Amino acid sequence: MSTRVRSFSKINLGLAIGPVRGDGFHALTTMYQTLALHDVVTVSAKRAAVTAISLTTNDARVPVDGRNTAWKMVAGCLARLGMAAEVEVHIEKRLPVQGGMGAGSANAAAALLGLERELGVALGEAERLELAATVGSDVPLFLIGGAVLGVGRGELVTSLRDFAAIPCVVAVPGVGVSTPAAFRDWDAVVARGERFARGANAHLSDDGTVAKMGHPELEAGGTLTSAGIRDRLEELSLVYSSLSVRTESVKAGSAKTGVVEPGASGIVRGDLPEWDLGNKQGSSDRDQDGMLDDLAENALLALVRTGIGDGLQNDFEAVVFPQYPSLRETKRQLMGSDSGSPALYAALSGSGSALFGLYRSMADARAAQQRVQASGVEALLTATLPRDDYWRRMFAE
Ligand SMILES: C[C@](O)(CO)[C@H](O)COP(=O)(O)OP(=O)(O)OC[C@H]1O[C@@H](n2ccc(N)nc2=O)[C@H](O)[C@@H]1O
Ligand SMILES: Nc1ncnc2c1ncn2[C@@H]1O[C@H](COP(=O)(O)OP(=O)(O)OP(=O)(O)O)[C@@H](O)[C@H]1O
Repeated sequence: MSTRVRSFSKINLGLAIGPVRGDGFHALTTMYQTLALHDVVTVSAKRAAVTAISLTTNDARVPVDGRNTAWKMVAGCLARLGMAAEVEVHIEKRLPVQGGMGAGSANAAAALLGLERELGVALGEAERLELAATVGSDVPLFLIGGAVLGVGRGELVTSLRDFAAIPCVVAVPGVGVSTPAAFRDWDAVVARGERFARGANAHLSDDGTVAKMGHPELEAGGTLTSAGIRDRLEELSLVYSSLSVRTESVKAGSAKTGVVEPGASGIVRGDLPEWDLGNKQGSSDRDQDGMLDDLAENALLALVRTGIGDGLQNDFEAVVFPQYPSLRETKRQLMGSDSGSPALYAALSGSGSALFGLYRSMADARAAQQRVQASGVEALLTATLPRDDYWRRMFAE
């Protein structure tokens, strides 16, 4: 017997980096959103006198020892339960490694859920989140799913009001970006005074320069203090939370769409979740192109429209794009501003190198996928994954 768990990925709809903390991590505020694209983690476990963990994978870049996030999670869970077991974990990699899609973090969460099911035990909710945070800053979000606010170093997570699924294209450039290196690069540009950790009213212009809009301290030529930056992060977390509430109140005024409660399906019409765009090809038998009207009312689209001015951007672009200029070009292709199928929003995910675009319809998403592929960059067609679907589809047959 074994348990197969879909290990879904995430994107960061917005991400603002703050100062380095005493523990070496950076304060940050981010809005996570889970995606249907996934790895598959298979766990088999039985109680034993002595713990023995073994791990296999189809991807040579993934460590198969105690450095693996899934291994760390299994060992940590058994230690907390005071239980010994023989555990075998297999990770079928479909997601990019070092892609900024939280793949390794999601593998850890999936391994925990598979292990609990195999052994017929469960940690308490708080203990799970606490264990997840010891494995990585991005792991706790995968114990919530859907739209998630992340603060602290990203590990303090709160479920936001969920959004109906929306077509998404993920571009997978052939480079890996090291997350610690990207944070260090950010520190260097901040130290040189070229950038500051921005908040709700500041904007990165297309060339990555920070506009000093609505920031008296900077407009006067001053620099932000650490406390000032922290205030901006707090302000941004309020903005993310209020954006999801604001878009819901817009929807509540529409007879066509329903209000989506946290933990509820987030699905306006029954046919949206049947897109199964979690496979590598992103193929689907269904013709989804008639969904334009429903999608036009989608709360996530409303958030993207209203949110960009309010800080829905990723600070990492300012350090990653200058190092990998081709990524800026890929973002332009995802955006497709001059095409008939423009993105509503496109950005780097996490520290990259994956980029994503969100689209009004599957037809627009397919056109964007073709634009990116025509330039020789792999592009996957997928959809955002609301919380209810996240949990409903997690355990594979
Ligand atoms: C870039 C993001 O993916 C955005 O969602 C995350 O912030 C990264 O999360 P993650 O991969 O789970 O990161 P962790 O495994 O916790 O940390 C890896 C390394 O990234 C840096 N790190 C990570 C998170 C954070 N808030 N500040 C940091 O400085 C640290 O050098 C740390 O040693
Ligand atoms: N289960 C795992 N899957 C993939 N990589 C792992 C795993 N465990 C440890 N690693 C190591 O972690 C590194 C980064 O992995 P991952 O693919 O999660 O990066 P990422 O997508 O950039 O994550 P994030 O979005 O959290 O920054 C890899 O280079 C690999 O050496």
